Amino acid sequence: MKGKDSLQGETPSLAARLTAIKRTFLERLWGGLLVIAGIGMPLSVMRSLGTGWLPVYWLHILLGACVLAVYCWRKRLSETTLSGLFIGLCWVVGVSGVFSFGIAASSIFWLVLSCLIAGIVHSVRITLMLAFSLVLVLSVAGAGHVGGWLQASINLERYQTLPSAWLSLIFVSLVFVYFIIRAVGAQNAALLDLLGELETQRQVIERSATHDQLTGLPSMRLVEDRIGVAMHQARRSGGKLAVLFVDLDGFKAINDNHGHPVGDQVLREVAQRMRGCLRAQDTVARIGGDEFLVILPAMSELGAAAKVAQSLIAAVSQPCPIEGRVLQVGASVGIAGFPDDADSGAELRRKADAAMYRAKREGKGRYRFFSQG
Ligand SMILES: Nc1nc2c(ncn2[C@@H]2O[C@H](COP(=O)(O)OP(=O)(O)OP(=O)(O)O)[C@@H](O)[C@H]2O)c(=O)[nH]1
Repeated sequence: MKGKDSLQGETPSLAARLTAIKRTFLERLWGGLLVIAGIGMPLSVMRSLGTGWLPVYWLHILLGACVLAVYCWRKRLSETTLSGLFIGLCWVVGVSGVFSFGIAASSIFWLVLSCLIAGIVHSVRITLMLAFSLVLVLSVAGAGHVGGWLQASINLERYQTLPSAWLSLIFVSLVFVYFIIRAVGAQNAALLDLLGELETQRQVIERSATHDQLTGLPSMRLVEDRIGVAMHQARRSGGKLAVLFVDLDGFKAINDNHGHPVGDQVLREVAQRMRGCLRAQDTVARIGGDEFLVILPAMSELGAAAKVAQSLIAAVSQPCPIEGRVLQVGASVGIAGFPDDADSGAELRRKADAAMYRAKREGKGRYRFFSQG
């Protein structure tokens, strides 16, 4: 059975994208650990020259080998395993350091780091649990060192003057800060990309809800809004609004003789020509197969709509050169006005439609005003 992602085509789901972002983040952190292990292990051996060989150095070597193994297998491990192993490793280093060296243990920062990573990759609940465990470990180790039943396993004074101990600390801090900055930076950049894509998709969806996909013209949904706004303006200014119902003549024959794709090209061409006949504040919308609605707001008199209808008919009737053929359609136009003929958008459309049918009946390729008779 196909997975959910493959069913949705080539675009991965949002959850899959977020998982991929987390994975990149964790892989970068493991990359940092690998560098630390690769250079930190020789530094541990160098430290043993000053402190004598301590069990904790065996641990470092063992952890180094684990880091290498996880890094090599990282592509096969899930995000949860990668983060779980990372947090586990931080705790082994941190707890062993705190119990071995007490307050002098620089490895405390691994414990703090584990909380930080859990906060980025997991939930607040897991982060709080780790933070609580951190306080518990420090309390037990503190009580042990203060109470004397835990002893630092080395001569701390000697240890703190060891150049290799300080070199390790400086090196680990530098490498980790670098890799964390890179990992967080990559995560932020990926999230920003994702947000940008979501915004673009939102705009596309919003546009396809209000615009016709074939011609790019406003669709019926936007028409209702535009007529409403134009009527409101006309009421306030005492002006008029004209609605023109345009239906193409002879369009079916284009589809029948040349095919639907050619018909689509004719519709696109016609839409462009109509847009070219109008003022900026006018609207032309595609409301059906070969039906368009033109809204002319802020008219001083309805008669002026006749001129627009004439220029629309003339523009539409010009021959269309498409794919080496010269095709031709015509247009019939019905006109209704506000407030003369109707006082609602639906009524205006209905009456402009009725006037258009009269234009068709009376021979096509002409315009008619709505009249009661
Ligand atoms: N190419 C194409 N054709 C469409 C689309 N939507 C509807 N149509 C076709 O448009 C035609 C409209 O039919 P009519 O209005 O009866 O065609 P007509 O030849 O203009 O008829 P009159 O209006 O009487 O002149 C039908 O054949 C529909 O299949 C579309 O998106 N693309």
